[in-house]
Parts: sequence; structure tokens; C-alpha cells
Amino acid sequence: MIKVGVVGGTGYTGVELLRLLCCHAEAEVVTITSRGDAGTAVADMFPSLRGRVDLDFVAPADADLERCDVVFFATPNGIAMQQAAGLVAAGVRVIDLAADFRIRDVALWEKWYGMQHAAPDLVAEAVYGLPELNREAIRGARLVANPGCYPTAVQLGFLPLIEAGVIDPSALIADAASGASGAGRKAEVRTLLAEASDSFQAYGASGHRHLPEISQGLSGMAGARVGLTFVPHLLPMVRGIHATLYGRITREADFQALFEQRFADEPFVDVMPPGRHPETRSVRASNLCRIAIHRPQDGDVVVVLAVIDNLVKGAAGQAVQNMNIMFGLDEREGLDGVPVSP
Ligand SMILES: NC(=O)C1=CN([C@@H]2O[C@H](COP(=O)(O)OP(=O)(O)OC[C@H]3O[C@@H](n4cnc5c(N)ncnc54)[C@H](OP(=O)(O)O)[C@@H]3O)[C@@H](O)[C@H]2O)C=CC1
Ligand SMILES: CC(=O)N[C@@H](CCC(=O)OP(=O)(O)O)C(=O)O
Repeated sequence: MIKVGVVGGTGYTGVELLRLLCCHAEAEVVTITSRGDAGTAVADMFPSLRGRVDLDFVAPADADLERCDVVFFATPNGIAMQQAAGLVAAGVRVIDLAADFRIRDVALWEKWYGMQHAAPDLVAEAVYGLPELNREAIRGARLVANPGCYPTAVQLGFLPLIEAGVIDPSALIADAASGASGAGRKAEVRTLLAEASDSFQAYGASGHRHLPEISQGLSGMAGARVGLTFVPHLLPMVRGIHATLYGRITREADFQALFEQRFADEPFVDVMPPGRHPETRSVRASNLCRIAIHRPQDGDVVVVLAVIDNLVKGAAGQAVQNMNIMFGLDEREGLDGVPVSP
């Protein structure tokens, strides 16, 4: 069994990791941390895990992470970078759900994240954990930077079009909306029920920290710097991301066939038949990204609709998928649950 440690077990992605890993045939969570709730039984805090997880939270300082085979950091930005070097040196593989190792340009990361990087030398070694793009590199990685939630949906939606060179990479538009769990479990006024429900609002329109991450990924696919307008929105729901992506066509192609062929062997990308509109609830609690392709009025714009569950394919599920690849397991292990609908 793969021995797993989770740092940051009381948050939304931490508990989602536990939900997925408790059904995993080859992995066992052996330690899980919380600063404020050390000593509390996991199943007392999360009754959904009663009978499934028989562990107490331990303080991060008391967690013996070095006895693990892999450690997931489900912590805010800036935590994993303080511990990753020691763990990697001890032979422990690390998967960071936060953004510490996602951006290769350390100065750019420091600008967007407003802090000094504690492990700049490790950034070059980290592998960006989007399996549909980087599967081979993930296999041998000691340190995986799990992608952000919006970046997962936006990159998967643009991937076939950019790789095939059929849209103008200098004029990409991504309109995306997320449920409130994307903001994490910590108390915040904007995600209170009375603030977020029955309303719909964009945020970060002038610049969101996922912009450099998405631009970096799309530029890698294009082989040149892309121009991207990215506008996130907060949706009055709990889970899910819906991304609407626009690309100006520069070369004719059968776009539906392009997507079907590119993702034919991908276990977690579902290309819907022509004319469909994917719903976020059709992927709820699953590791799927569901995609539909449109060409309104046969014009010169291709519109891609991509939905994921931000906590699963956008975070914990993708992290488990990466673990499966790193340890040579079936990529679908622990992740083949059917989405919850309605
Ligand atoms: N929510 C989402 O949809 C997504 C989140 N992410 C990223 O995943 C990470 C976790 O997100 P999420 O679960 O939503 O966040 P939460 O705010 O829900 O949880 C954060 C967790 O980190 C722990 N923590 C906080 N500060 C520290 C610290 N200094 N040292 C150790 N542990 C700490 C908290 O536990 P305690 O306070 O008890 O120690 C808590 O368990 C973030 O970096 C986020 O950006 C990525 C993709 C999607
Ligand atoms: C609704 C909401 O607030 N969403 C978060 C999503 C960010 C997130 O989850 O962080 P990662 O960078 O680790 O993906 C936000 O926009 O800040």
C-alpha cells in the first residue's frame, strides 16, 4: 500500500482527498494535519467519513511526513514551498494542490502571489500536473504542481484547438464561473450564503492570479506567447466550474473530430455529441471534464464549453490521478465514481 500524508486536512480539498483515498485500493492515508483541530477525530469533524477514516488530526509539527511515500499539500499558497525540499530529499514524493510550483518564472510568481519564494531552485524540477498534457513527465516526477481549478478547465478546453493551430493564439477569451467552494472553507464575507446566493458577479476582471498560470500552459502548447483575456465569476452554487471559451478561427477544420481524436484515450475527458451544453452537475463529485464544441452561425468563432468539479478534476481528483501515474497504477483507481445528479 502507498502510505499517504495529507497536510491541511480540514479544508475542502483536504476532505475531498480523504473521500477519494478511502476508496482507493492501493493507497492508505496514514497521517493528516490540522493546526487548530489536532486531536479531533476526522470522522467527528466530517461525519461523511464515519466508518471510513479512523484517524485523528495531528499538528503539522507532529506529523511524521517522512514515513510517507507521498504527501499532498492541501494548504494555502506558500506552505508547501517551505517543506517540499526536505521531503523530496528524504525520498517522499510531493503533490502540491496550491500554486507554489505552478509558475516557472519565479519573479512572475512572486509578483502575482505577493510573497518571496522559499524554494526557487525546486521550481524548475516540479512537473505541472495536467495529465492530458504532461503524462510522461508526471510518471517520473518527485514533485508535482497540481493545476488550479480554472486553469484545468480552460487549458483542457483550448488544448486541441491550440495544438492543431486552428485558432488565433493572440486573441483567446475565457469566461469562467466557479461555485463558492473554490474559495476554500475559511470564513470570508463574499462566500456567506446571504452574500453569494441569488446573485452573480464577476471578479478579478483586471487580473486574476490564474491568468499567468493559464497563459504559461497555453503558450507552451502554442509554442509562442498567447494573448488571453480571462474573467472569473462567482456562481451561487457549491461545486463546479463552467468555462466558456472563444477562439477566432484561422484555419478550417472539423472541430468536433479534432476534440474527439485528441481526447479519445483520456479516461477523464468526455467530448459530448454536437449541439450539447454540458452542465456542472453532470460532473459533480467526479473527476471528469465534459466538453462541447459550437460554431455559432457558422461564423469565424469557435466556442468551447468545459465543465469540471473544482474540488475533483480541479483539485483533489486530479491530485489522485497524478499520484496514480507517479506510482504506476491504473490512472482511474479510486476515481471511477459516477457523478452525483441531480
Ligand atoms: N477549493 C478549490 O476548489 C481549490 C483549491 N485549490 C488550492 O488548494 C489549496 C487548499 O484549498 P482549500 O482546501 O479550498 O482551502 P481551505 O481553506 O478549505 O483549507 C486549507 C487547509 O490548510 C490548512 N492550513 C492553513 N494554513 C496552514 C499552515 N500555515 N500550515 C499548515 N496547514 C495550514 C487548514 O487547516 P488548519 O487551519 O486546521 O491547519 C486547512 O485544512 C489552496 O492552495 C487552494 O488554492 C486548488 C484548486 C481548487
Ligand atoms: C470562487 C473562488 O474564489 N475561487 C478561487 C479559486 C482559486 C483556487 O481555488 O485556487 P487555486 O489557485 O489553487 O486553484 C479564486 O478565484 O481565488
